[in-house]
Amino acid sequence: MSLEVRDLAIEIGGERVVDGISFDVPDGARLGLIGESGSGKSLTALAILGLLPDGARASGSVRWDGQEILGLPDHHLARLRGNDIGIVFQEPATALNPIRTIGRQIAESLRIHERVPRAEARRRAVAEAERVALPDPDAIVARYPHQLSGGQRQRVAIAMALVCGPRLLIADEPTTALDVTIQAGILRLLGSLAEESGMSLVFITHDLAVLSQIATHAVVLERGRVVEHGPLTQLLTAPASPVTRALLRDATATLWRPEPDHPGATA
Ligand SMILES: Nc1ncnc2c1ncn2[C@@H]1O[C@H](COP(=O)(O)OP(=O)(O)OP(=O)(O)O)[C@@H](O)[C@H]1O
Repeated sequence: MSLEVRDLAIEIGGERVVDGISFDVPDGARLGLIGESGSGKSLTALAILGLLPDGARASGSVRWDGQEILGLPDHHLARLRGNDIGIVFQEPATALNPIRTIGRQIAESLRIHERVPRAEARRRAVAEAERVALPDPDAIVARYPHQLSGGQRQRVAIAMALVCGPRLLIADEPTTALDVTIQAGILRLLGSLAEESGMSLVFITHDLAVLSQIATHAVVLERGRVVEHGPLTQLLTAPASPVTRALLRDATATLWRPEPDHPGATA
């Protein structure tokens, strides 16, 4: 199932913060939306999902499997979210309910969308915890979010997003709050889950180094507009816009921080 975004514009308080964005996510594709803070990445994702904040108005077209979904009534979009399109946000702590067990939270979407009986939902929650490589899945489903590490909580959020088998996962900065080694593990996990299920991925980040580990194509945004669009290899080797060049400089600086005794170090 493909996602087609055409001329998406978003206005908040009379100001146009997203201005004519178009891109396609064909079945099985892995697309990055990248840009500096405030470039319109999150609002674009929220508009696709029908989750824009009050006072924001979207126009243009968002087609899912050929059907227009922009402006559909919320009960229709709510069915689509979770079922067809999964979502993972930056801060797992805010996605999780502190007073509900991990297992109940993973199973909740199943109980809502598929009306699965409680025992079956629990069994599938354990299986899902195992799929996202949480340690001791049988025991972890009985724990609460505060008993898990940040990386484990993000794995729970991914399990919640994937339990109904969506065809597209939108991940908005899912690794930004995590330290680098944990980040790499989550990126590997998302990559292998997408590969094994054939699910497509829209990955939002401000970090080209992160994106190069997960996406094959990217859309570069600046102040609500697309400034460059193409295969990631092209953006990394021959960036055409000043924005992409700046993102590449930042990424290179993160990847190669010279130690003082490194032969190439200047300090
Ligand atoms: N609820 C809101 N009310 C008013 N303006 C908003 C709101 N949400 C976002 N904006 C504005 O819309 C623009 C795009 O915001 P958006 O959150 O999509 O950017 P972003 O690229 O995702 O940034 P970040 O990486 O910081 O999340 C920004 O100028 C922001 O200030």
